[in-house]
Amino acid sequence: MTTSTLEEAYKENPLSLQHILPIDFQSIQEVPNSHLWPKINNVPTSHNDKNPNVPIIDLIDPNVVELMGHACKTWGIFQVVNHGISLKYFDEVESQARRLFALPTEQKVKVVRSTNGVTGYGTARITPFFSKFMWHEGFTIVDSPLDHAKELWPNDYKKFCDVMENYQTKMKVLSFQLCMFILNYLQPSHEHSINSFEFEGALQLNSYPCCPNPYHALGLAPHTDSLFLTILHQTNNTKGLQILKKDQGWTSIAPVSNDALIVNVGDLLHILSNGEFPSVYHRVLVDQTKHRVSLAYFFGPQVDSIISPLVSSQDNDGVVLKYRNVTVKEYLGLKAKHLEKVFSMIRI
Ligand SMILES: C=C1C[C@]23C[C@@]1(O)CC[C@H]2[C@@]12CCC[C@@](C)(C(=O)O1)[C@H]2[C@@H]3C(=O)O
Ligand SMILES: O=C(O)CCC(=O)C(=O)O
Ligand SMILES: [Fe+2]
Repeated sequence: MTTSTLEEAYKENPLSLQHILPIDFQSIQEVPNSHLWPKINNVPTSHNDKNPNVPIIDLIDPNVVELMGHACKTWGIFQVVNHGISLKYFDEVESQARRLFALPTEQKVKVVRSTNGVTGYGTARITPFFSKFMWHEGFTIVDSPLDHAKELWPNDYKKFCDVMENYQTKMKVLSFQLCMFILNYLQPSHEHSINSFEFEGALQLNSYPCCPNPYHALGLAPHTDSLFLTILHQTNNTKGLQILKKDQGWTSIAPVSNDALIVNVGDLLHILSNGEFPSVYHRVLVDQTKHRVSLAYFFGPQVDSIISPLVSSQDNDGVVLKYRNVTVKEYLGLKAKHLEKVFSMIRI
């Protein structure tokens, strides 16, 4: 079994098994009370809602640093095109993810996440903070999913592992490139270069089964992602992601094309930017007839790294630091206990 340092960050904050095990979506005919939210103030995703003007950034644009910095500042989310990753990789991961989620519940629970772990099958970590459960099941991978894949498909696990490992390698390279652009924007003088950090990542396969009552269910409840950034792939015909936009409320984000990737700022980048880049609140709606699968890659500094707001030495006198120094491990531990209240706990 691969143990990762991310695992260590959550060790002291175990969840109860009751909060980790998703219900058996395959046998369910109507939304049980445990999953019934007050009316979601929105139309289901199959309706024709508009895409807001989330910036679309071409990675080969000569002004990419400026464009990305501006997008992080004003939106906390953007889409990237021309990232160089061929469509076939997304299709492969999606089809392996669907293969996993289509397994009978008795099989999937064989690889359920441990109560103090990160990898494996289960609900979202934020589950205990809400009085209702989400219409969602996930599978989290850090590096190799070999042990879990062998458990699920004793004679046919190789394809799943190859596809997931290959995708993480591609995502790591892209994440590193995005971080480089972002850090260049924050500190053009390179006082803190990307080389100041060791990075790690986690791949989350998200499944949102068809839901008999999408007006009263939520795929993922409102949250911010914790690490530096998240790269999300959602298929073109099944949108569901919404962001909370000041003055506009919940707004849907549909991909501009099948190979566009959504990138959002996470909490650690919010802290690093001294609050200049917002870690955007988002949630996921579900659909009555479409089983949606999304692929989220979370990327951030290794858990022992210290995150402190970056202000360049020229600005140092005039800029008020908003957050104290915090290690990634301490931050994730605090968030596991207090969710969004964590910001007030590290604010200076
Ligand atoms: C690296 C991670 C980010 C994540 C917690 C995790 O250890 C693995 C699962 C991730 C996820 C996916 C769904 C939403 C989210 C908020 C959650 O509950 O689990 C994120 C976590 C996060 O960004 O904090
Ligand atoms: O499925 C989506 O569109 C979003 C997933 C997400 O927010 C997450 O995995 O953190
Ligand atoms: Fe998220």
